[in-house]
Amino acid sequence: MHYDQCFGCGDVESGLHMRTTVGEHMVVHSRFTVTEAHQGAPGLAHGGLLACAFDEALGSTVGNLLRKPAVTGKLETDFVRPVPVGTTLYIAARLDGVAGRKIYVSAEGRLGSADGQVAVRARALFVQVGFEHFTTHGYADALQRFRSTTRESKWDINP
Ligand SMILES: CCCCCCCCCCCCCC(=O)SCCNC(=O)CCNC(=O)[C@H](O)C(C)(C)COP(=O)(O)OP(=O)(O)OC[C@H]1O[C@@H](n2cnc3c(N)ncnc32)[C@H](O)[C@@H]1OP(=O)(O)O
Repeated sequence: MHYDQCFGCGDVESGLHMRTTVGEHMVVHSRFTVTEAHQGAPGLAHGGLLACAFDEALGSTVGNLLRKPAVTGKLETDFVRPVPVGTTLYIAARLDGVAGRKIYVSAEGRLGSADGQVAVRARALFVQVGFEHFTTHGYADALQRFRSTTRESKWDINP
């Protein structure tokens, strides 16, 4: 699922421009390159931006593996090492379990390569929602734009 106005995966200039692929053993891989626009301390990534990147990577994991709309209910991050500007974070995420509408996912992000040092770990609870979540709380123009631009529109709405 791709929405061009999404801060995480969309094409907005200030966004994170993340792309995701599903790899072996249903591990979902994302990359996030830290730019000067993502700084907190001088030369280092802002923790909130890193949390955002993990929210995106984990949300994409839910979307890619379950094909159901869901939103983040809870997101926990462990910042293990600083992430310098210019670094690409290699994020590997997994689906840990599903209990009713609750979806548990986790991920780790490594510095510079898929086997680099772990810099961030995250766990999240996503909650499956119906499309009325977006029609009730979003706004019409954005939903119309989503419908007209999304690259993938096949969702399992009422399984
Ligand atoms: C047009 C469509 C487009 C589709 C595109 C999709 C793209 C997606 C893009 C993604 C972009 C990236 C991602 C983003 O950025 S998503 C954006 C950030 N997230 C949000 O805005 C979510 C806001 N929250 C809500 O809308 C509601 O609170 C939700 C929907 C989450 C739950 O309210 P709802 O009334 O529906 O359900 P419920 O309250 O009965 O809870 C259900 C179960 O869940 C458990 N629980 C809930 N919260 C927590 C918690 N914090 N810790 C622990 N547990 C929690 C709860 O105990 C219960 O468990 P149980 O009692 O059953 O055991």
